[in-house]
Amino acid sequence: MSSRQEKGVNVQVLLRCRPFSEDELRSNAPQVVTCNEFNREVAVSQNIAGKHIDRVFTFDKVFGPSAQQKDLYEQAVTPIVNEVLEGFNCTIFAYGQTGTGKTYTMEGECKRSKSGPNRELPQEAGVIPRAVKQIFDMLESQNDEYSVKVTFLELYNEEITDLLAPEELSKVSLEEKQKKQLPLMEDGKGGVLVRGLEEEIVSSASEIFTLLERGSSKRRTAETLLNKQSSRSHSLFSITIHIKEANPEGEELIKCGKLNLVDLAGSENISRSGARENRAREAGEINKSLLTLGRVISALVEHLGHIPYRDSKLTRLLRDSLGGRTKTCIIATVSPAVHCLEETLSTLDYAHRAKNIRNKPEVNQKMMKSTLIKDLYGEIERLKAEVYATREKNGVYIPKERYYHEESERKAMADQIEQMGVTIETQQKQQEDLQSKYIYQVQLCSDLSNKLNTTEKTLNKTSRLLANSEEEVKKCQYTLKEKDFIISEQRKAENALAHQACVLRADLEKAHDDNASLFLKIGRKDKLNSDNRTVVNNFEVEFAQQVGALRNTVSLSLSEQNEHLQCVEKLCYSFLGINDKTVIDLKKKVTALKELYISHNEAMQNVVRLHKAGSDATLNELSSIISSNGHSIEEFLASESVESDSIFDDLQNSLSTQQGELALFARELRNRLNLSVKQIKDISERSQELVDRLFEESKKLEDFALSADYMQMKNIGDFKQAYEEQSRSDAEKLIVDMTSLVTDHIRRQMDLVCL
Ligand SMILES: Nc1ncnc2c1ncn2[C@@H]1O[C@H](COP(=O)(O)OP(=O)(O)OP(=O)(O)O)[C@@H](O)[C@H]1O
Repeated sequence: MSSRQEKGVNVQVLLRCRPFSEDELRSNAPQVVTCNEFNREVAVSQNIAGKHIDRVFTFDKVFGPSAQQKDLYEQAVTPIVNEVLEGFNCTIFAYGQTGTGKTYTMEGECKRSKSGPNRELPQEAGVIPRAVKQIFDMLESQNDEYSVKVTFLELYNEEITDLLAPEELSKVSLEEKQKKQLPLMEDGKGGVLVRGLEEEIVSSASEIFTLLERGSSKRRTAETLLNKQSSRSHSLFSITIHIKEANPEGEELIKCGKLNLVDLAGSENISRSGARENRAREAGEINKSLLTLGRVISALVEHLGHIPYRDSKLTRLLRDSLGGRTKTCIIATVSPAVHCLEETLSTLDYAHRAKNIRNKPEVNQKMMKSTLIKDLYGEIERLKAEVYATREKNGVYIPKERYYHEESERKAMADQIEQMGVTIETQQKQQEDLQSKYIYQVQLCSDLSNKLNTTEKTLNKTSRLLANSEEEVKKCQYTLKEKDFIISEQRKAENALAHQACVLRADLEKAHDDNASLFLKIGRKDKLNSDNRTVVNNFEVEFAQQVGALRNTVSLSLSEQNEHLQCVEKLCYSFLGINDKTVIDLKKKVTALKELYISHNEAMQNVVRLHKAGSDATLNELSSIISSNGHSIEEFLASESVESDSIFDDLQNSLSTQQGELALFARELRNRLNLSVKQIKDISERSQELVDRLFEESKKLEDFALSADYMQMKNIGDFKQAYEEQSRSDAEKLIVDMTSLVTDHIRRQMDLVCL
């Protein structure tokens, strides 16, 4: 198998643009599609509401409006039919909007009445009749035995109808016969088969034309606003060819090839097509099949894990043609008119996308004639058994619901198996990835160990070089050490000299520092003496000021005290006056109170007497009580008067004692004042004496400070003179020492140099 086949072959996509229809020509519809057959390009350009659309698509082949059926067939389909005859399975789809020429391209005009002399096909004949003709022409031209069988089915609302089923002369109505649905089943080899689909064995092209005419007339069509003859169903015409061959060993082999020719339903938008009410479901189903086809194409292009083949019958039927072992060709049909622009762009996008699907075409295995005969016998036996079971009714009969239920269960299981297959595939891929990663890691490890070995070798070499270098360094160091010894001796002598000089310098610096500190001390003492002098002067002045202030304060306090005493005396006299006056007032009040009391008493007695006289007659029994009361009142009044008299006497006594005490206090106060005046006089006299004494003392201190100052100055002068003499002799001695040291050093150096 070639590498191209291993990688897969892309689906071939052709584009055909039909010419303007009569209606479009009448309405003068603008052209928006231009085909460049040479460059295989289709350009779409149009200005819509100020927006300019300008797109170019490239396909495997492009056929413009002028392209004839013959051109398309010869350029695109002839090679495919040849491959079918070689034993490949091939599929050709027609995809496009309603009225763009799908049926025209696939079927065309293939009525036998229109065929020319020598069984020539009419000019309008499409892919199917031309393919049939080519196949028979080829087969007939060869001497090999062959058999050709065809099937023709229609997929409408997800229901399969056999377009080649014979017209039975039964009582069943034509409509019912047409509605007879065929189930789609798994064939057990990964494919699907339509159970009960009529396989017509044909021996000539004209037979096929008859069948095609019969089938086409059965195709359901529904009238839409866009196209009066629009096909709303998908049709699948299949030709299977078996050719007998003999191999070099003389064995008879059967070569098998299959060609699927699919005319898809219109891809247009349902709302635009005007489909309504009872036809909505119909339109919906058509779209569902086409949508699934689109999803399958997307999944194949994007290499997704799961391809939703099972979501519609159309994709189940075409499974092998999309991503399988079949060679596939898509003929996309478009209209050049502006009113189809939207759909044209959608078809172009769709077809362009489909270009990326990759199939892995494989030639069908040639079968031994005996095997094929065996298979056919087996098939005949199976069919016989079915016929017998139907006739005798001794087969397995199950209710329709159960059959559908079991069918759906089986479908689900098949889906699961498919999913598992996908999972296994992905896991295998993962395993392969891991394997390759593992191999890569092993390779990496061996590379690293190699590198490590070479690095170790280099390291050993380097360490040997290092040892040699170290020995050389040691030798060099030994010769250097000898030189270093001489230099160190010289350095030692220099250091000793420098040390001596440093010591001398330090001594000199110390002596200089001592001198400076001595001068500082003398300066400080001078300053202290002058400070002391100013302090004594200040003290004298301050002391005199303070004594003066004290004297003033004492005299001021004396006068103040005198004033105060006078005030106190005055206060005492005024207090005594006030007190006397109060006593007199009190006496007056007490007398008035006494008089008031006596008058009250008399008034009371009078009232009592009046009451007594007034109530004598009525209150005889109370007279004794009143008399006793009067007696007790009299007693009370008597006791009260005695008590008030005693209070008055007490008050008078206390006033007289207070008067005496105040006089005593005033006397004592005067005595004390006299005493304090005397004491203050003594203090002032004593402080005057102290001040005089302090004056004398300060004078003495001043004299002493002057004499001490003189003495210190004299001592400093003497010390300065002695110190100067001493330092001069020290310096001379030091210079002599230094000179001898320098001479010694020079002599020692000279000795060393001589050595
Ligand atoms: N290339 C062509 N040259 C001349 N006439 C064409 C061409 N293509 C299509 N026509 C004409 O356009 C009309 C519509 O074509 P056709 O019925 O094949 O469209 P369709 O795509 O099959 O529509 P539907 O999806 O409804 O089946 C027909 O009358 C057909 O003869």
